[in-house]
Amino acid sequence: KVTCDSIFLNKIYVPLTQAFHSHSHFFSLYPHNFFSFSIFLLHLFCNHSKEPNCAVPMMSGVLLWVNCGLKENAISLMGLGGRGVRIEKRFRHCSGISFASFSNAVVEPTRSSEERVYEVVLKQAALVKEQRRIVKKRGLNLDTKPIEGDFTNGDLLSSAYDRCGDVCAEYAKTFYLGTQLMTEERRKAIWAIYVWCRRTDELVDGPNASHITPKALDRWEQRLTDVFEGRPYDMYDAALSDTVTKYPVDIQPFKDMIEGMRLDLRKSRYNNFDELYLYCYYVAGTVGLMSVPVMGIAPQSKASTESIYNAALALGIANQLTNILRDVGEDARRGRVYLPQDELAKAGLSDDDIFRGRVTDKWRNFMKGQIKRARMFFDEAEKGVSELSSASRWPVWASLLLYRQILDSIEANDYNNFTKRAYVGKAKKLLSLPVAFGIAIFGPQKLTKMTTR
Ligand SMILES: CC(C)=CCC/C(C)=C/CC/C(C)=C/CC/C(C)=C/[C@@H]1[C@@H](COP(=O)(O)OP(=O)(O)O)[C@]1(C)CC/C=C(\C)CC/C=C(\C)CCC=C(C)C
Repeated sequence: KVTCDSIFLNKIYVPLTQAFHSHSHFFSLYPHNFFSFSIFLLHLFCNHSKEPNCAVPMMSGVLLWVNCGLKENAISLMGLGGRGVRIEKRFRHCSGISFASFSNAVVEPTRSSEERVYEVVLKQAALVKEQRRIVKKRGLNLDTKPIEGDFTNGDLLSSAYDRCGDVCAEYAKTFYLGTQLMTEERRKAIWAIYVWCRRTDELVDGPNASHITPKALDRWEQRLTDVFEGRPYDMYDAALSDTVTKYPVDIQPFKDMIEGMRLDLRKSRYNNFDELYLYCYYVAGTVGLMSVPVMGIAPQSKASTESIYNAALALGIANQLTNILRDVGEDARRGRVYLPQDELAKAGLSDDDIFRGRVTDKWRNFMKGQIKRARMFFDEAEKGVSELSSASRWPVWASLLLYRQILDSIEANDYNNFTKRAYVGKAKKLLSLPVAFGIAIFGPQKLTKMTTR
């Protein structure tokens, strides 16, 4: 009995309750009562069991399993994050990629990047949920009319949006084409967001990047706050300022993108995938979170808003991981290695191998694992695209198909991403547009087979 109590107290009850308290913000979202009840049952069982040593872990396993089965996200209470469990299951098959084990996560209540990002996802989803509720109540159709806001300064705003469209057409031709199917209001809003993202990225990646300091990024963030509060500094800002009054776009993903740029200034190595995941969220997952409120969710969609946001986040992460895999050589020449250091070491590789840029079998195997993981994020993203409002699906499918093909191209280059740039040829790019259109209309099952995987 003493053994049982001490095992129970030290290994299960204390860590669980600690995790429980540090995740008190989940209480409103997850089955708190059922969970507490399970713990209570477990305690009773321990006190009366004849075989406490094996009964405790066994029972706790069963109860956790039941909890997860009842509501998979209940596991968040224990410091894992609902998606963490699913993702671990799917991702542990990737070669050279390790994840914290279930028991470690229970004992160690520190939060992973995925959990931290998931909180932002929940917040964004709640905003859109509220908007959908209002739309339903008021009987508005977002495809023809934005929820509120008014072009008070019609001509000026209209030319501000046109300028955003010009920037889009200049920098992202295929994407610009893809936005043509969207309703005018949504298209303009997406352009405004695109331009803000492009300008933010240019701060650290553009011609003046060497002059950018954390202070400059602080000023950019202050300017962002002004834009959200209706005090734009220029035409592009004015378009964004207008967009954020019309759609339930939250400032957090924008701020997080700036945080990603800060990270890029001070960090050139990532110890593990958890660190890389956070970076990918900052610079690209955020784009997904910014875009969904504008693109809109199909009125007939039965999927949960959270799952659609997860898919949007996954598309951003997938795109960024692909970007990183494509640009290994280019980044190395700038002294940057985004690939997780622990996974490199596990594959018997180091920064030096990357700087030398030799394609060896070790490198090929390592890359296979990285590509596999990026594809899994694409697969996760696919699940959400069909839930978007019908007119918004085309550009998203187009972007997904195009970016995913970069991974195929890395393979076709025999994993030489040091000196050969993987790209999707013009013909394939052009073909992707009608394929994406078909998938957007008829659904993925019928048409994804037509694209190379
Ligand atoms: C339809 C669509 C793709 C909408 C997104 C529009 C938008 C606001 C794009 C902004 C992109 C941007 C300029 C981001 C700045 C940071 C950055 C450079 C990120 C990298 C993009 C590619 O950059 P780049 O143009 O330099 O690449 P090339 O070198 O030219 O290849 C990123 C890799 C990330 C971009 C992330 C996305 C496009 C995420 C898209 C996700 C959604 C639109 C959510 C869709 C919803 C569901 C439910 C799946």
